[in-house]
Amino acid sequence: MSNDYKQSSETLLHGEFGVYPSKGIRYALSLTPTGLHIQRLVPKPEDDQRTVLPILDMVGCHTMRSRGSTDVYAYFSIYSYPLKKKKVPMGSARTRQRMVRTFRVDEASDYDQNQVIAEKWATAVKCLIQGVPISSDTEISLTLQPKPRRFMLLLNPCGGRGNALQQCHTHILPIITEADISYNLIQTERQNHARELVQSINLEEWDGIVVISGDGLLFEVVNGLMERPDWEDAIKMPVGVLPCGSGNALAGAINYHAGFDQAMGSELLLNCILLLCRGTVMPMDLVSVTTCSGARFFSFLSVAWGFISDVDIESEKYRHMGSARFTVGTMVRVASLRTYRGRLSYLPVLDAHRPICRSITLSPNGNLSPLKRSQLHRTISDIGLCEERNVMCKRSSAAFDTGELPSFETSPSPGSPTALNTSRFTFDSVPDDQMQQDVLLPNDKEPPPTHNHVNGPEDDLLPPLNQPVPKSWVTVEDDFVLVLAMYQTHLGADLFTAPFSCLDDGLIHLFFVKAGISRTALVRLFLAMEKGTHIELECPYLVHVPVRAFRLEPLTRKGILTVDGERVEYGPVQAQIHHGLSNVISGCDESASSVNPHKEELHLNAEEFLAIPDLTSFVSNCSNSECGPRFFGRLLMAKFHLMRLILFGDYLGKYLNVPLSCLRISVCAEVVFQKLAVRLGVELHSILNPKRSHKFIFDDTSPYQYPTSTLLASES
Ligand SMILES: Nc1ncnc2c1ncn2[C@@H]1O[C@H](COP(=O)(O)OP(=O)(O)OP(=O)(O)O)[C@@H](O)[C@H]1O
Repeated sequence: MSNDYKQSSETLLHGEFGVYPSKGIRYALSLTPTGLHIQRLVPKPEDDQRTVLPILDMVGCHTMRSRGSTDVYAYFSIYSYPLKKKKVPMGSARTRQRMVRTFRVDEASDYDQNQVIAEKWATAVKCLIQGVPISSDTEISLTLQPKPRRFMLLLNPCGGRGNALQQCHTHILPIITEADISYNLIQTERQNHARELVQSINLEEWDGIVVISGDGLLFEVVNGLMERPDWEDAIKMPVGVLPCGSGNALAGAINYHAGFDQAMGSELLLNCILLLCRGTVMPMDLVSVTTCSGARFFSFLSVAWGFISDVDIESEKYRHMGSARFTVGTMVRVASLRTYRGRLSYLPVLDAHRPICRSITLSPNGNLSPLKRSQLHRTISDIGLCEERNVMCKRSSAAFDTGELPSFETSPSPGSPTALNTSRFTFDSVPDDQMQQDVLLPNDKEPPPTHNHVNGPEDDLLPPLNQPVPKSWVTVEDDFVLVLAMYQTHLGADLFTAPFSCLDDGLIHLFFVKAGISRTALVRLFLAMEKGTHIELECPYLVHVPVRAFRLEPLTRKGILTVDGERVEYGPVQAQIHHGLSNVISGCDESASSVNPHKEELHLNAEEFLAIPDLTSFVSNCSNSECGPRFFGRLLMAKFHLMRLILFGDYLGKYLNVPLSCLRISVCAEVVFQKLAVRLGVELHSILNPKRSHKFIFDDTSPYQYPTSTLLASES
């Protein structure tokens, strides 16, 4: 039996109580780290039938006293919001419904003693909700109670369908009051109001700033905090989101991270309120984005160009439809599909020297000729292209078996890294022959004025926009349908675009779709994105590359660029990741995930795993049917990296003319360490020897650790 399991089943408190209103009923209660087990004793004892209230569904616990002065009993009420089946027009759905259970403490003959017991239970329940570690050895007293939290709530009355205030009164305020959260609720009056507000507040007065709106308002908050002279401290202020906007991407990502099923509308809102009540905070990456006029933004979600930014901005006129505005916008844009010419440069995650150096030291026969520096540079570019192409080319198992380099389609020559030689970019600097036809957008208007600020950490990976990108970067010049850089799992609450992303993985997931894709294929991609299976489609036009920095130079004269869904000035733009720069109220951390029931184990041969054509049905048919969405994301990620790894190993093997096994080690050491080991929990041997190994372990509760020394020893 695992330690985790023992801890989650450990009884922290046990007692017998009456109920309110009293109907002669008595219960035995046992509190464990994961839930309150309720067993009826009187009038009719239940044997094995216990009700369990999961801690994950609880928001708070209050103690009470009866109004009658003769009543010596004390009471405690637990507020929870479990998922229950509800009839809907087309069948049934599971929605969260409020449930209050009030228990009567009647052990002693005077109120004070009963009150002490009631407080003890309330304290323990609150500690568990908020992730304060307690065990059966903990002396539970009032001093242990988590300190009451105070949040600044910023509500945008115009976000989404414009019903944020109503949602606030019906759902948000009643629940956070039950969670003992005090708040100041401020309605924003105009654009940039939130941004200005957070620049002048006294941070010490608040435990968090929470937006009741969409991603746009949070974008203002993040940038307002970064504009403060004390930005280094200010940006550590936990921020949160209660989704009342149209897209609600960050809310979708937080919901997913917590292990909940994908949700929309008030179901998503209720999940996020629950997570806010738990209140645990985790680091979140920010991306610093510099536009052509030198304005710098801090982004937590995405940079988009082409199809996605067009739909986002052009669908503003359907705002009254809520999130359906994006579906309508997508259909309109698909009907008149545009392409954009541009130059995209990026710094792939496999960085300069380490993997290559390791491949030299790890040679089994010792006869590898040392690489010259120039080769190293060339190889780095190739690494990026190879990574990119592994998604583009149709995977062929024969190529894996024979070690043959799969044939790649060649993209138009990236040429040498690019430079524009004016300090301020204008499109006059782009040669005429690279200019596409003007794209006039129906709703074409200038983006709102931007606040220009220079605070924040240095962009050490980025040269100035008017200088060439470093040689180690990869450049693709092509016609694109869309370019999307994102760093969350979700692009909207129902768009599971980067299933393998984490809030603080230090990665920008760069996607692009090249011109030539048919309308049907594009629609298929977006439909599959709802479940995160678009990568499984292996569409040759869709490319995904994890990067740390990128530069996008549009060569089409007009278009729309968005940062976190907000329109910014059009022109060259570049960005780099800043790992864990901010803090987000996710309601879930490593300890919280230990009470998450998603823990699965699969035994698979690596080749069988790669051969699974449809991971979605595989997961739903697999014997561990409890597979949660996080598990599915991990499977996708594992498959993706395995494909990349094998292609890369084969490719590099050909290039350097060395045995593949030695290269696989070097690649694994780097890739697995950086990406898989931290996030997947995949047994490394499977990857080192795809043919011979037999075991994959996916374990949501314990991130996989594998020391480099063991890794190297295992292969030699
Ligand atoms: N009182 C207000 N009147 C008009 N606009 C406002 C007001 N308060 C905030 N805004 C602006 O509204 C814009 C949209 O808000 P927000 O992003 O929160 O909602 P949304 O666009 O519906 O959701 P999402 O970004 O998730 O799609 C933000 O850019 C914000 O600056």
